[in-house]
Amino acid sequence: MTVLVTGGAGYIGSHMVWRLLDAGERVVVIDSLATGFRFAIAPEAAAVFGDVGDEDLVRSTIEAQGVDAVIHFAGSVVVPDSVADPLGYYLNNTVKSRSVIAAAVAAGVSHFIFSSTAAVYGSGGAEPIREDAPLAPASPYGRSKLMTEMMLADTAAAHEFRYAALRYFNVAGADPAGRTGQSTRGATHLIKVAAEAALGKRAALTVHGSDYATPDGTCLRDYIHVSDLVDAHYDALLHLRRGGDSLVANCGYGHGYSVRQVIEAVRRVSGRDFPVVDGPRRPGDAEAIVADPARAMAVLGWRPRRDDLDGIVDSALAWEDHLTRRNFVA
Ligand SMILES: NC(=O)c1ccc[n+]([C@@H]2O[C@H](COP(=O)([O-])OP(=O)(O)OC[C@H]3O[C@@H](n4cnc5c(N)ncnc54)[C@H](O)[C@@H]3O)[C@@H](O)[C@H]2O)c1
Ligand SMILES: O=c1ccn([C@@H]2O[C@H](COP(=O)(O)OP(=O)(O)O[C@H]3O[C@H](CO)[C@H](O)[C@H](O)[C@H]3O)[C@@H](O)[C@H]2O)c(=O)[nH]1
Repeated sequence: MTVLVTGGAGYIGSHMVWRLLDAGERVVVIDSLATGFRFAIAPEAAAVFGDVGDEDLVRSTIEAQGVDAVIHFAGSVVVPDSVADPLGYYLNNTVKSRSVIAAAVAAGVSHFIFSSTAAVYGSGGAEPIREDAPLAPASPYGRSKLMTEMMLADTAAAHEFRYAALRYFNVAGADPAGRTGQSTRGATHLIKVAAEAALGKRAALTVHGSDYATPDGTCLRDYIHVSDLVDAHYDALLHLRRGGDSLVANCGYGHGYSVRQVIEAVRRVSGRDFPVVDGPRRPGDAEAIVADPARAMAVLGWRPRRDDLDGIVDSALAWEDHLTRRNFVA
């Protein structure tokens, strides 16, 4: 049996590929390299370079490689970009996800894991949010993912098809073994940006809004280590393979940190100061969003092992340092 990982050259997908290989699975990646990197794909994985919107390519890859499960990461990930280019986000995240789902159904693959997001909730406040909370995405990005969740539910009702839609909170950090990390060019994610600033790759970090109704005025997020996140996917894969029902599950730790707390953690762990300037709010940002992870723990048996902001930051800094030594230009 082989697992198809779409977006396996990207940040989270490349960690998933290593997690699957570590468990003795065979893996095939489809990636367009739009934001991913050839070097990020573990050498033991088969790789097909193409667009997941090409349904025939996805189907023929599934059939040629004997795929029994699809883990679908390929997509566009930057919330403010989705505000500026909603149709681009609906195309890449919604329309092309439809192609991947259709190819899976046509090829008889009945196990599907999808990268959903906390952005489907909109702003949840500082209290942990459950999966049955009202869905009110604050951005086209969140809506593009919510529509895919809806397609999955309808497909599962009509076909021999079960899925796990995992709603990631804020993914950060890097493989503790140093095999992969976040290499995204022009990154916008807070911990990545702060790590770049700490290593002198950016002149300054801008805080996007300090007038929110939070303790220090900056947004609250639930930062999850990427290794814990890919563990949840592996747990979901085993759940589906043993006949478990489709589910939607949060992936986060249940507590939030403000933008300023994250900046302090990066300063503390790196031992380096860097300039921080206050800027205006960023379009599409939710004020606060924190996961209630009880369902993933109860149904999937997920046990996070790296719930430690300083540890997350430390692994992100180590990967950033690795990129510097490779002369990788961000
Ligand atoms: N990073 C986060 O905090 C976060 C949070 C919630 C959800 N997600 C979701 O997780 C998934 C992976 O995110 P990431 O942070 O690893 O981003 P990423 O940009 O590093 O990875 C996305 C990968 O998909 C590929 N890709 C994009 N469009 C494609 C297409 N049409 N055909 C083939 N390949 C394509 C890119 O080349 C890249 O390798 C995304 O679906 C994203 O929405 C990420
Ligand atoms: O230079 C920066 C970068 C970020 N931020 C702030 O830091 C917080 C986190 O921002 P990120 O860009 O790191 O992450 P988002 O919360 O916007 O989005 C991420 O998490 C979401 C789920 O919560 C989505 O799934 C999405 O794919 C993923 O990019 C936000 O308040 C943002 O305004 C800054 O102040 N300065």
